[in-house]
Amino acid sequence: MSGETLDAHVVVRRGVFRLDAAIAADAGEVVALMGPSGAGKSTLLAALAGLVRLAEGEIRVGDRIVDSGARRRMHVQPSARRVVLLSQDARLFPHLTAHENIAFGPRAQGIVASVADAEADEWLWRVGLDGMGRRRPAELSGGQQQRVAIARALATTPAVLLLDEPLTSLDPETGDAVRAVLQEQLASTRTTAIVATHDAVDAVALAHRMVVLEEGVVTQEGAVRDILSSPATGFAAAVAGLNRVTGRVADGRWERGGLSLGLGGQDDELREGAEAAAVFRPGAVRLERVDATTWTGTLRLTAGREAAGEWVARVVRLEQTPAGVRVHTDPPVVAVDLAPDAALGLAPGVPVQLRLAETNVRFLPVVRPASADAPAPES
Ligand SMILES: Nc1ncnc2c1ncn2[C@@H]1O[C@H](COP(=O)(O)OP(=O)(O)OP(=O)(O)O)[C@@H](O)[C@H]1O
Repeated sequence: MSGETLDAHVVVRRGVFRLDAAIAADAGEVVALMGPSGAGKSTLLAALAGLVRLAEGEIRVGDRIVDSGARRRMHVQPSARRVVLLSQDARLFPHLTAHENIAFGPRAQGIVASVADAEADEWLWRVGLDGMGRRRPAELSGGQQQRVAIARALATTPAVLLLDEPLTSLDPETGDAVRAVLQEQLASTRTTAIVATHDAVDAVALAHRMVVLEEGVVTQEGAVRDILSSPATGFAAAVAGLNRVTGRVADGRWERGGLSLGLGGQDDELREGAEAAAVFRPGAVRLERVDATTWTGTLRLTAGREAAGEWVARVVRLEQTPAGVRVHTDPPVVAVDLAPDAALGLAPGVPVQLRLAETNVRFLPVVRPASADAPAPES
């Protein structure tokens, strides 16, 4: 078993929304597709599956063109593409047993019943449902149903498997178990797959590469680890759990308002006067309440009065996290992780002094997406 290559440029219009995205995967490669809500992930997957017509562009699976916006007659029906879309909900045939659901695809492909039955048995075992083949979907938990759906999809040996947030509807523990099954089975079958997800954990566990989609255009793509350590947009930084503040390089330093940081020898790619993003962990920022006697009531970055790597901001909101408290501050928008005790006395509106050592910061050039319609990377 092995998947095929995917090479697609998809242009789709849905009302005022326009998707214009290229996505490719090598045979057997798993690509994570991440983007904020409404970015066009589901639309892209639906177009790849043949459920939405292209306005422009082309979709190639292996050496076959299965869709072409220019030549409208080229639209291979979804059932004939060998591109299988697995959605958030398992959507099993309710009247069939788990075994029958899995055997359905191979049977429909003309495989003789005894062989299809044996394959379904093997798939039940592979996804950890040995002995549950006679149950109907209503007699299975959500996680078990999703395991059947994964087996049903893979049993058809798809050229490309598209997964639209396959773990979102599951509780964290069940999601972890199903993610492990998916990881194992995608790898052992060498299935080409595109996995749309909101969760960086899915991307790291399942995918080799990542494509970031924002407002219908690709804003970054590359190895998953590279994107998570060098996010090109505010969204990608948020996915990675990092702060990303855009500023400018001036006199060999990075500056944003009154906040100034040395580049710490990272100036190779950064031109004088160019826009650059400072990327740092919420845990790397030191935070203290501002002494009321020095607080004028006017919040501004006090250029010249603050030392390098220091700035004054207000608390915007506090968020409880498993490890403590995440304090959101502005301006600029920066999250700070504190131990629970350190957050005592903080509340929205309270002025705070923040400190950041330049050794804890990565400076990245700000790259504007090629498309004129592309969203600007946020601060
Ligand atoms: N059938 C439709 N008709 C018109 N507009 C649509 C239709 N389906 C989706 N859209 C619009 O297309 C855009 C992209 O939606 P899509 O569901 O692809 O985003 P998404 O990235 O998958 O979001 P989410 O993560 O919330 O599922 C949105 O602005 C949405 O409102």
